[in-house]
Amino acid sequence: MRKTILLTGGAGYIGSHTYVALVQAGYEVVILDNFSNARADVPDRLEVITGAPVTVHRADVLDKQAVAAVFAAHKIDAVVHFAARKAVGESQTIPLEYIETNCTGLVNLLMTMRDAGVFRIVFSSSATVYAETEDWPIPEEAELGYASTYALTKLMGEQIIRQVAGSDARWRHGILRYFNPAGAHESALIGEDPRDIPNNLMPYIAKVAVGELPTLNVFGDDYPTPDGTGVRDYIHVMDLAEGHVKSLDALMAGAESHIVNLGTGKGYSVLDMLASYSKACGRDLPYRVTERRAGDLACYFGDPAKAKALLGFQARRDLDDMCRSSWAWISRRSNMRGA
Ligand SMILES: NC(=O)c1ccc[n+]([C@@H]2O[C@H](COP(=O)([O-])OP(=O)(O)OC[C@H]3O[C@@H](n4cnc5c(N)ncnc54)[C@H](O)[C@@H]3O)[C@@H](O)[C@H]2O)c1
Ligand SMILES: O=c1ccn([C@@H]2O[C@H](COP(=O)(O)OP(=O)(O)O[C@H]3O[C@H](CO)[C@@H](O)[C@H](O)[C@H]3O)[C@@H](O)[C@H]2O)c(=O)[nH]1
Repeated sequence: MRKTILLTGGAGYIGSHTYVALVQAGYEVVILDNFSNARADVPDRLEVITGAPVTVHRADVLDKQAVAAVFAAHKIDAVVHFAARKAVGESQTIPLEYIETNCTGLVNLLMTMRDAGVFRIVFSSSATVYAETEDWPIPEEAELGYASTYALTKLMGEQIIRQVAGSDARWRHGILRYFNPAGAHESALIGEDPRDIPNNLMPYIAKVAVGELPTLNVFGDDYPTPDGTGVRDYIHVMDLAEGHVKSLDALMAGAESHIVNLGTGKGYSVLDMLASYSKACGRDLPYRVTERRAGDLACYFGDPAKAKALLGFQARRDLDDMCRSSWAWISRRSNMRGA
């Protein structure tokens, strides 16, 4: 019997890629998304990629009745929970909305799961839950902390799940701490598609590559890193998606709950990314070095050993794969808009 997975936030960037990986792994998937940060045509694109109809419920995780209705309509076996607000800067200006969506939304979901007798959840956490450190690679046991309301909501999310799990032995959770997701599905039909000027490096470079932004601002080249620019652990979004499948497979097979990093364990600099993207799009992309961005760390990358040992997960794609797939997606998207 195929297992049915509820995928909240399944029309978003990581959720849509995870949808593809779950379907390919043989799961039946039901998407719940309010489309607050997703394009309306994503389900059609998922249908083209997977060659099968997509089941979508347009609903808000804050609407308990609507969430319960989805559980009543399908026999859900487990949940992969992506639905959240994710902009760090915005979380500092509207903290209550972030706490409401990311924490109250999670509580609603857990209550509905409990009432429906569903006790397996894979949760999108983030490397942002680690306290600032200069001790890399960062293992899961590293000190935790938060520097934004967004990070606080992810840390609270982890704690809520662990606390609830402690009250009833039937609960099993996979808490996945992502490093920096990048790239797109090889079909170039889905990918990251920010509506505003992006804060993050890869979507910003992508917009420079298609000519929507004039030049990349490199935030500082005097960090204590090999080329002076910031180093991060970029992970291909399809590797990340496959990490969710591994976590879910383990929980469905009766494995214990786990908290793992999903990263590559390798660091790439801003200039590495720029060089790789320039190669992908076939021209040298313009940049200028500006002031450091407030709050940025020189270097940040995770220890992937625990995910490998517990889940057999290892990222397979490299930075060139991330840049090539991002360029294929963004150039196609931009041509379609221009058409
Ligand atoms: N992208 C990253 O760098 C990153 C890093 C670490 C963790 N995460 C986490 O991964 C998850 C997915 O991130 P993403 O990059 O795909 O973001 P995204 O914004 O593309 O996806 C989130 C999806 O959730 C939906 N959503 C938001 N609020 C909702 C609500 N109240 N009810 C129902 N649906 C709602 C949005 O419409 C969107 O489709 C989030 O939980 C995010 O915090 C992301
Ligand atoms: O226009 C830009 C954007 C970024 N950078 C640099 O590129 C690197 C990566 O930046 P970014 O893509 O913003 O990722 P992070 O700084 O690692 O932040 C991401 O990863 C953190 C750890 O998970 C989360 O806390 C944040 O929310 C999330 O945005 C950093 O060195 C930045 O200084 C630039 O030089 N120019």
